[in-house]
Amino acid sequence: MTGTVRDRLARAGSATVANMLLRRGLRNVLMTGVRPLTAGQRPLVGPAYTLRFIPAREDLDILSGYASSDHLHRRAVEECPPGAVLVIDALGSTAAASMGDMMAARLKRRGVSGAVTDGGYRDSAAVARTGLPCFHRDNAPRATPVALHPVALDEPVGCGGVAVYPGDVLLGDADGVVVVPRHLVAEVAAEGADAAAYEEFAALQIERGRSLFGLFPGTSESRQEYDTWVAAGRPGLE
Ligand SMILES: O=C([O-])CC(=O)C(=O)O
Ligand SMILES: [Mg+2]
Repeated sequence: MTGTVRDRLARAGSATVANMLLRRGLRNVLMTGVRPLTAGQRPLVGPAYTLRFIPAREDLDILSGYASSDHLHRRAVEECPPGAVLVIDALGSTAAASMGDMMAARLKRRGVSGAVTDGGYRDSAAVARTGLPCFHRDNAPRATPVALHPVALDEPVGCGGVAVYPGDVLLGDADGVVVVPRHLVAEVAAEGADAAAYEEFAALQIERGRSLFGLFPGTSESRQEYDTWVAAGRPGLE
């Protein structure tokens, strides 16, 4: 994924990107109940690398298992590619942690873009201090093996009620997390950035007292006005 595509998606924002997908008939693309760990954290963009949990079982899920180098929860952190987003299918459960601050620090150090779970994090204040953009449902301080058992890496998962295939691109911001099918990423990013730029023009017009009708959604006339405004150097915009 190019830097331009990343920038365009971040500029468009998750809600606008979801609209671009809606135009193509895709309705279920925004995760439900998954929000930024910290208000004001920077947007998260990157291709998905997935980890899937199932419910834990007492005879299999013991803390000492974590010392093993083939433990899938640890391998997810060591094998998620730099630039990717670790997407964790935690069955929507905050009964135990999807990740803690040591794991977050390691992801950050490895150049991973961020983490998304439909469960929650433990050590959440310290996870936030790592600076890794993270999204979850709520704090989940209990040790992972209490409720969650890792079963798969880099396979299709569900997260926040949305299908995530490895390589789909995630965009997370203040509104939440949207999943963009990989084959649509470039065109949706371009269209989304254009929609965001038009909205900057429309916002200025609204501030000046103009009605939404004939402005938002745009018409061929208002698009012409927008083009003129762009050609004039976008006056009124800081
Ligand atoms: O040990 C774990 O699995 C989670 C944890 O507390 C950390 O990463 O700090
Ligand atoms: Mg910890």
